Amino acid sequence: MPESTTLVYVFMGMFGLKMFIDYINRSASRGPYPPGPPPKPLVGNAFDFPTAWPADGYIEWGKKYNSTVVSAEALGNRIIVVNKREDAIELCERRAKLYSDRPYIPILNRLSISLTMEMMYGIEIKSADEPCIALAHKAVKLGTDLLMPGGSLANIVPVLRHIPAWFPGATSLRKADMIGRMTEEVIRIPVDQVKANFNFCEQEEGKAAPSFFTNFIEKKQTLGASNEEEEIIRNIAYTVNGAASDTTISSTGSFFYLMAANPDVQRKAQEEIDGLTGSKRLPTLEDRKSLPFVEAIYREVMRMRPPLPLGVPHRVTEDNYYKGYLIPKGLNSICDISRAMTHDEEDYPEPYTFKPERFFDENGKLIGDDRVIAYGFGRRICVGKHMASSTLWLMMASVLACFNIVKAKDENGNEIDINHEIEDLGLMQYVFVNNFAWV
Ligand code: HEM
Repeated sequence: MPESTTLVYVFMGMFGLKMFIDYINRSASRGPYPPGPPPKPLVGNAFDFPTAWPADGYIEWGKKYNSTVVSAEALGNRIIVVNKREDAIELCERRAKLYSDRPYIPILNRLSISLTMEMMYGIEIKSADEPCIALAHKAVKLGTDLLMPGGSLANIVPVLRHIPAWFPGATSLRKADMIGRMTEEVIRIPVDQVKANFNFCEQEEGKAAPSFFTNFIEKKQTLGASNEEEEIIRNIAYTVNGAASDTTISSTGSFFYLMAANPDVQRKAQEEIDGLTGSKRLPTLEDRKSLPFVEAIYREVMRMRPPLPLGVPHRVTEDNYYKGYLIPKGLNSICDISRAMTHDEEDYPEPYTFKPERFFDENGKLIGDDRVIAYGFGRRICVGKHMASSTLWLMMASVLACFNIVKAKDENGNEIDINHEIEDLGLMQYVFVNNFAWV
């Protein structure tokens, strides 16, 4: 064997040994980590992550290991799941400096459908069949499951993403590949449309509808901008568009379902609105303070069905200790918003009952705590929460002022029972499709 090859082997052997010793030292001196399922040799907890109902699965872990913060690990990648609102506030808000990064989610980092097309691109969507909306719907359907740690093994063990999509058994990678291609199209179509509109308006001396993206194109033409800058703007428009539309649609669906399922609540809100407007006009945002029961419905819808049941993971940027447990740098922290926090019996007695009254004190006054946990925590809290809150409140008040949401009828005129089995799947939940109607 040539001397140089021997040297390479010796060097590699020493390097491997050093890594092994470092690993043993780290394992011996670090920790303890928050409790969780016992790891198996080599794969750790790779096969323990709950996939069907993750939000419920993580509560079970909490109960089983008697801790509100639980953790699991697969091949060196650890996550913590925060099951209590107080813990989320302590970690994501008081320690915001350490808990505000975002993880790289290997399997899928962009997906969306579109409602905010106008705001981002100045494009008015006339039908849900328009190509980029229909494509985005498909991508969301395919992709939501893959987004969470248990959705694909490659989210837990990033190295697996290097396996080619054609490899037998790599179903989630094939899905991700397909979603990636759909996403490219969903980004391209509105951008091309904005550019075409822009050129047309220039020729006709008209004005393209103002939007985030058209503003950029205007500036690019006058001040210049690089292709990289354009790509960044394109991706921001796409991300905000997606973050805003999926969640708002999900909450709208939940509102319709909960109104159809709770006609007494609906009636009470309608009486409140009619008492203020005299049924002569639509409620406006200025009326919000004068309609506390509608406000309580908004809070209760967001409590019962947060569109993102597990929020969006935050990445920890420095080692730190919490309740005696090590939370290491690089770990992804997930808040179980839905089941563990907004359905916490201590904070919300009878958590599975739709009860807007819970937001009133014994004197019938709306309680001051208007924090909606569904928008997340800390520096990464939803940047669109004020817009979402106004949009959703106005939608709820306007629909209640004009319509009764009732059970749908079959072709013989018989009411179709609401399927309460349909559980809160967050973004995947468009419950209004079959179960009820507005009249
Ligand atoms: C029902 C409505 C909505 C809900 C429940 C919701 C919820 C969330 C949640 C849970 C997060 C992650 C927070 C965290 O990491 O702790 C988030 C992030 C985000 N939301 Fe919303 N959202 C809604 C509507 C909107 C709207 C209308 C917009 C834009 C106009 C928007 C833009 C964003 C953006 C850009 C992020 C990423 C922020 C970041 O990474 O720093 N969202 N949202």
